[in-house]
Amino acid sequence: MRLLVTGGAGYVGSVCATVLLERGHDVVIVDNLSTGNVDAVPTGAEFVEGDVADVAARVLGDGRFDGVLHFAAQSLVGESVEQPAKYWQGNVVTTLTLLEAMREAGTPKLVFSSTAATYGEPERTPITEDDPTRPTNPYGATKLAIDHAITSYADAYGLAATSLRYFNVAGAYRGAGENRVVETHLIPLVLQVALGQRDKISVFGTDWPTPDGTAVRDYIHVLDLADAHLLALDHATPGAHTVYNLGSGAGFSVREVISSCRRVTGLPIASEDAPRRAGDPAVLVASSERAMADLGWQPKHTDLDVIVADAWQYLQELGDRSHAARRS
Ligand SMILES: O=c1ccn([C@@H]2O[C@H](COP(=O)(O)OP(=O)(O)O[C@H]3O[C@H](CO)[C@H](O)[C@H](O)[C@H]3O)[C@@H](O)[C@H]2O)c(=O)[nH]1
Repeated sequence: MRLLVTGGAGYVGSVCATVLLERGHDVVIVDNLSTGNVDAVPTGAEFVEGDVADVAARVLGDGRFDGVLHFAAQSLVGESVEQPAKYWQGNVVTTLTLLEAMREAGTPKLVFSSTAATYGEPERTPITEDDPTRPTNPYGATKLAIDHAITSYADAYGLAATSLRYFNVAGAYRGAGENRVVETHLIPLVLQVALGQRDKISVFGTDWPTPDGTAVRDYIHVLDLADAHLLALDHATPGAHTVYNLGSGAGFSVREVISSCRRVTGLPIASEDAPRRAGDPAVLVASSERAMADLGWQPKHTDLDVIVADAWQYLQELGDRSHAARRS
């Protein structure tokens, strides 16, 4: 297939583009490098630097594409509360422009990066796709709004669409991993302590209603996520928009993640207890049964130590080239 990958210089987008190329697909990446790294663009992909909203129509009109994988987005929850305009413009308006460009060019398939944040504070666990969607921040609200727009495009214009609701993506693959200018995610932050780039990791909340009092999340290996994108492309049906939750189905607490990082690195990793972070739910665990049943998807790298080990190897290989190393 010939595929357009937006956000292909970012973490998840670059891993997925790498896997698409390995499977023999032609990949064109569009990324404005606002949060992505040009070094992350995989060899073999054609790269167009620019905003999706500005270049999608030209790129899609230039040659026939079989589909779009749309990763490009603003994705910091805290920032979305402070600067909602950046999220409504950058996520919703940009995606509406992309949908129009696809309609104009007759591009048949879309795989969209949705999120667990569309559910907000869950009523039960694990979360299924039929559970209520009540996002608690603009980031989740913009992703949900896009999901609704995609449904309309599938209904009215025959788009074959899939929204994948990621839970906590982690790990790395073949030189593609988490290397953000602004890092807020638990596993890379803990590993930055191991690398001496930070003094300690703060544990946000120790009084949650969980077995050890720290928040529980469902960590999914980025390679398993990439698999789901390929399966979604294969199974997409014209006129249908299907939503799938993607997680490993097991929850790990913040303390369990830190323990895993200590085991994998063999280093002590200092931590301190800290207050809860605003807007964090206590527990977020996915039911991915629909993806397993419909797509035949099966997460293969569910061992937390394997996920952490892959992230650790990536950060060690990156060494001085990481944003965190340049800062420290
Ligand atoms: O320094 C830190 C960083 C995080 N945490 C905790 O670790 C857990 C995981 O936090 P992350 O920031 O790694 O991930 P989130 O669950 O907050 O975020 C996930 O869900 C978000 C929406 O809710 C976004 O989609 C985001 O991209 C995705 O990784 C949370 O309980 C958080 O409070 C800490 O204790 N200390």
